[in-house]
Amino acid sequence: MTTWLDVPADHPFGIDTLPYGVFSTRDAPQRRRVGVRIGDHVLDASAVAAIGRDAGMVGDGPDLATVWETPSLNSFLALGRPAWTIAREWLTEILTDDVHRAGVEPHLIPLDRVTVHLPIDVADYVDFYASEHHASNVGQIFRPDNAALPPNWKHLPIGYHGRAGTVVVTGTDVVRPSGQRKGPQDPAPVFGPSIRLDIEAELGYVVGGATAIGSRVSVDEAVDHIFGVVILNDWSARDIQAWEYVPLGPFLGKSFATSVSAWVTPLDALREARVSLPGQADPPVLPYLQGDAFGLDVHVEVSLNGAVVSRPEHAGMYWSPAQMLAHLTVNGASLRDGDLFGSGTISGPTVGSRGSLLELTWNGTRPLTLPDGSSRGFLEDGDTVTMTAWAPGPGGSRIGLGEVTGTIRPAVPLEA
Ligand SMILES: O=C(O)/C=C/C(=O)CC(=O)CC(=O)O
Ligand SMILES: [Ca+2]
Ligand SMILES: [Mg+2]
Repeated sequence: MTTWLDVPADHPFGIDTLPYGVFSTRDAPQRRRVGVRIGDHVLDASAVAAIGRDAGMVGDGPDLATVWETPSLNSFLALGRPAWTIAREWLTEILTDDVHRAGVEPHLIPLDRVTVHLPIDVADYVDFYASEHHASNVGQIFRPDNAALPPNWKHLPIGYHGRAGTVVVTGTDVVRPSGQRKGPQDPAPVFGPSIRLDIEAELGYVVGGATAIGSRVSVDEAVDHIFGVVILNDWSARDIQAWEYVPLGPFLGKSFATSVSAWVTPLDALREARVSLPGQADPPVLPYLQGDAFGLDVHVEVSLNGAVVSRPEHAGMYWSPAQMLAHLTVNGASLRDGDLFGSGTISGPTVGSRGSLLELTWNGTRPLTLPDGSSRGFLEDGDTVTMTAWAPGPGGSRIGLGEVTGTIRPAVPLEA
């Protein structure tokens, strides 16, 4: 497929990607609306949809001009899978068929003239734990006297409910959290800025097609509710986490910020990236977790202050996003438009594919040396972490997932 736009064939935001986001421009900073990224431009989606509507070209389909003239993707997410498919086919047509060029071209805005915003109004946020390598690394580090994997790990995708209100868009600074910590040798907990501030490289799945409380979404139905994918950094304060989270799980150690990329890549753009899971034969999973549980071949790259420190491979994840959604709803919990669930830290079998500093530096005992000669166990104030990702597309093309970046700012003192 080729577009009439001048986009190089190897561009990560070519015609096969077409991700959605929310943007504004300098002349109308309050007017946040849905945009579609193509090359180094953002298509003002509602403005273009309005042309079709006003010219009587859009029949009985949803009024996308109205749905896209809103400050989040949530109204669009509410429409569900059939409308998502129609919208993507229509966007593809107007960007490939030359007859639409004159109408569409005025609504392409150069990327450097837009500000991107959080693409979804996050409803509920859940984070899973789906990488066997990550779970067994962290088990060895935090629970050296136990088996590396907890006994339930291969029977269900473990997760925890996180804090939806602190999900922030790429480019947002992250203030170092403060809290309680207590090392094994400390007689009592102390309060202060975290000294083990970490990252977690993940994918985030964006949910639409809300469901009623008391209903379930099966593994096979999950694709009707998984709209698309973002890159997600689950910032984690390991010292706060280690002291607080037994027995109820992560709380303040992870609730201060979770960063996501600006562009939501539709699941439809990741068809060529579908892969089989590494395998769940031993033990077999319960029937409600069986079905079309595909994995996704997404390649992630993590940089610290510009130096690549890890290349996690999402294809190695043990649990699939469809299984996570089936598990999330098997007790009758409803889905809301704008729900977000994280894959869990993506770590592979090699040191260079681990998705957290906790693992990369083995809890700070094997610090990383950066090109400037400095070393890191965990993050320092001023550090910038950037995660990028891509997946294979049709005909050898690359589907870019963009980036999520954030810089650490100093902790806020307790006394003002
Ligand atoms: O195993 C532990 O004690 C802790 C694990 C995590 O902190 C990871 C978590 O947030 C889930 C994940 O990202 O895989
Ligand atoms: Ca996590
Ligand atoms: Mg978090």
